[in-house]
Amino acid sequence: MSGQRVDVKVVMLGKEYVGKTSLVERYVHDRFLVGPYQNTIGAAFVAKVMSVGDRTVTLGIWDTAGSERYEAMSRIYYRGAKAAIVCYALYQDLTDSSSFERAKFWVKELQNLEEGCQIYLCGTKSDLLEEDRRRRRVDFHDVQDYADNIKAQLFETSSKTGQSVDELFQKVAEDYVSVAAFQVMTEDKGVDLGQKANPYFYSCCHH
Ligand SMILES: Nc1nc2c(ncn2[C@@H]2O[C@H](COP(=O)(O)OP(=O)(O)OP(=O)(O)O)[C@@H](O)[C@H]2O)c(=O)[nH]1
Repeated sequence: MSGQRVDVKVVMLGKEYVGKTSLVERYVHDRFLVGPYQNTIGAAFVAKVMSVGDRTVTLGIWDTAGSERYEAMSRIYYRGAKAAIVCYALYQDLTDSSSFERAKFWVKELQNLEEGCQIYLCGTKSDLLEEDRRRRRVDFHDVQDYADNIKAQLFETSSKTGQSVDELFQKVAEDYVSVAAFQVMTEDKGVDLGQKANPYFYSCCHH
């Protein structure tokens, strides 16, 4: 990886124990580590090269520590990120309680401070719901409404089974390629970038 350019800075955010490191492990190494939980200290970085059509895209993923002790540090890591994967646990036990509230906290921060950062909401540990659907604490439709409001994409993943993990990171890379193509198009044709807010311009770069 040395000397290779990172195209997309991606930051993982969310309360401790929601499964950020496990998502990255599943995506980058296709494995799920069992054993005692080890909280991330500070942050960890990993790069992954992937394909979108005939393009190669390098994601540079910052896995931040969820503990509130490291909150100030997480702010350093999301600076300049083009994508944020904001995680909350679908299945809430005592340790996971309020992870959705914490996700909303990060969303607010990003909205206020990182305008150019696309947000991906990620409900984690979906395999645990398979075992007992009554344990779902965050209603899918409520989160979908919230995601629509903040113009975020919503994924429900399991790092244990791999469910939707590749799809999540693939979407991050695809969106990057679409936005980059849109920028080239507008620069070439002299389109007013102020029109970016127009939904037509937004959707036309997704096809
Ligand atoms: N069943 C199940 N357990 C999971 C899943 N993802 C993570 N876990 C477990 O949840 C615990 C926390 O996972 P981590 O990935 O370390 O969580 P984190 O968000 O990186 O935690 P911090 O580093 O403290 O911020 C670990 O014991 C994992 O094995 C999942 O998809 N399914």
